[in-house]
Amino acid sequence: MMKYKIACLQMDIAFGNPEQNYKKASDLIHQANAQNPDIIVLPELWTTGYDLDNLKDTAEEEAQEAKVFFKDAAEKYNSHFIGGSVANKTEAGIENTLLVFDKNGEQAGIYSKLHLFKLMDEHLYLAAGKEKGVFSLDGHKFAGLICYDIRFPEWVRAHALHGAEAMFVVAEWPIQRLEHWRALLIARAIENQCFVVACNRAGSDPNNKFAGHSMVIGPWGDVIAEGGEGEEILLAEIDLDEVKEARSKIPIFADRRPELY
Ligand SMILES: O=C(O)CCC(=O)C(=O)O
Repeated sequence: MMKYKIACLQMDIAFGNPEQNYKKASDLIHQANAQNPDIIVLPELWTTGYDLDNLKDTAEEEAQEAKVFFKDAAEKYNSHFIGGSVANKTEAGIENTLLVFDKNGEQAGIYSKLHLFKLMDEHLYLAAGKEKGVFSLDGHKFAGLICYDIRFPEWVRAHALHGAEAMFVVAEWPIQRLEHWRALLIARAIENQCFVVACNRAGSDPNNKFAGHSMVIGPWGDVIAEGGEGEEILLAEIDLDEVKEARSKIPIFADRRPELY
């Protein structure tokens, strides 16, 4: 049996102002800690927002500052962190990189967004990742996905086939497409018979208003918790045993016919 209490930090993000965002994240983590969460999740590009023009200055060399921040927070609060994503300067260019730290302060995973979102000019500023976002916590396999990734069922499936029991999605999803966000997340949970924990940002930037509506969805597609539009900490409890149960009742993984697809 493995139950997790999850806190999604559905934060507003100050445009191109890492200092302010680090302070906000620290405050929200401190607040969330009062509920003793096992896992704390942050949204996409939470240090900078989509201030792509200035990323060459605000992106962190190998995500160093964020790594130290999450190591310290994990140790201090004894929680696992799905650390949203940050602008990460690598040899390949600036990547949109999700960091996972376990509650001992060890880095447990790293994933750079693989599908860049042209509608928000990502391809003009960012380098795409090349690896899956699979990681393990407490002997369980999980996946990290970033925003636009949820439009690619085959990408999410690849993580389920790798054994992921919950998909953590970090996002800056605009409000115009809120219904896509909800439907896609619920569909990804049903078709992969897994939990989906999706943390979106709140607020707006000069180009977009964002949807909030962070969601925690069970393997039957049941919405366990859903945020509103504004800044909030969304709390939910998940029980990984439900994944086994759903997968044994309707054995889609055994019934697949990949040789014919
Ligand atoms: O796919 C969408 O509609 C939104 C995706 C997005 O905002 C992103 O990947 O940053």
